[in-house]
Amino acid sequence: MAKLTYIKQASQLLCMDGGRGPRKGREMSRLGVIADGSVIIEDGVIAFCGSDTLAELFMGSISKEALEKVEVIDARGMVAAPGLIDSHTHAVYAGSRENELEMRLHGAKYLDILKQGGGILSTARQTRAAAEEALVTEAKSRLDRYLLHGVTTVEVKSGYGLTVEDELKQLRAIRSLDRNHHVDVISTFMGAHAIPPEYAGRPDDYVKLVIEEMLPTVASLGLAEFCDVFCEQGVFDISQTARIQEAATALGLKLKLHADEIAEGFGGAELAAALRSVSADHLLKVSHTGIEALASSGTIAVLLPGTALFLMETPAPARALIEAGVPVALATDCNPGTSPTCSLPFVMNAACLTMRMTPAEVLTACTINAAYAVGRASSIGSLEAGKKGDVVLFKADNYKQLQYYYGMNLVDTVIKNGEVVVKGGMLVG
Ligand SMILES: N=CN[C@@H](CCC(=O)O)C(=O)O
Ligand SMILES: [Zn+2]
Repeated sequence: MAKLTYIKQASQLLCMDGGRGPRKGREMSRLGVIADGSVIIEDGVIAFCGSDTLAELFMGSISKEALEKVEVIDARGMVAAPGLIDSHTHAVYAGSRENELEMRLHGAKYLDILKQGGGILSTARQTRAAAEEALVTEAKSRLDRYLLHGVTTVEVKSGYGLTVEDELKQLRAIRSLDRNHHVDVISTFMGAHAIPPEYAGRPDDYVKLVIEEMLPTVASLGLAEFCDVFCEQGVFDISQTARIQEAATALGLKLKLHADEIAEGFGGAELAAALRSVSADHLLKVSHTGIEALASSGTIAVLLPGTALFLMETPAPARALIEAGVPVALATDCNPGTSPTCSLPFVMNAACLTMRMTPAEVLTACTINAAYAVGRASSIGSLEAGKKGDVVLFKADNYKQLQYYYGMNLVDTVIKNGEVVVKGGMLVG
């Protein structure tokens, strides 16, 4: 007998309808709002999404036996949206770096801290020293926080191991989280996150290790779906990045790129576009030609306004990107150095207040466009029959309130694959 979950009469149901590729320009404002909307989930998969009048008819067509198994969720006074998707994180790591916040408040620069062996290298030391189980345990509590903030799918990168064994350890931890937590976890290999100290002064040797040992091992074990590189002045240059990404493509991995975060005119966006990367991320310093290249390649700009805020930098030019026709997604960048948060709703607030994205654009950026950014648009990111039964209910009269009440968590209920996992703002079970 099928298990039915009937989410009934949300004050606004945001369907987001998928199809046709990531949303650009004005399409980013199309939410498919239905007043008094309902969703019916059958065995974890959406069977119906639409007005409650039609939902009642749908229920009328179901046999009496099946109806005894229905769980009804009263969504009156709530906004229902697809489970949120965090499309860029480094959520598996050990330790914390609050000391660096203090250093930066006194004027130290992020890349200078890295050059002196801090930053990513400090987290790499702590992650190398941690047992795989400890990494999983710490990250599990981060995934719990994600659920409490309405997030049902998270992309996670490696890149704090920086040896073959330690990168594999991080990737195995990511896989274990996907298998053992309600949140779906998508894995990205990012061995090229920093040059480890044992390769100081000979970055090309490290690039060789990434290309000749790390990538083939990761691909043969099926431990990652994407490959990402920190393409930045003093980290991996354009030619090193291109070599790594070409090798990853040849092994069947899809691409993401940390592009144009810190140095002006570095050309990361242009490279991401040329390599047909699924996404180019950060883009604080993207140039006009970079924006044009992204628009013509269809590469998704994954913007991280929480990171810009935490680094006290001017955020990415979201308006220029949207106006040029680049599809935009938003993500937390959850990591111990530049964005220690699991609150995607806070990042959504920051996108409005610091980059002037509208509430509708922000919702598109964390649902259907984020689904495209993680290669999952056929199964998540919108409320449509056949997609996963991942739904979040916010305590709000309308979707604009989600960005109006900033810094507050309005998530009331989270349904993952048709199962209630957060109720009244608390984890279930
Ligand atoms: N910029 C590079 N990587 C991360 C930061 C990682 C860290 O500082 O630990 C980012 O996306 O912000
Ligand atoms: Zn990142």
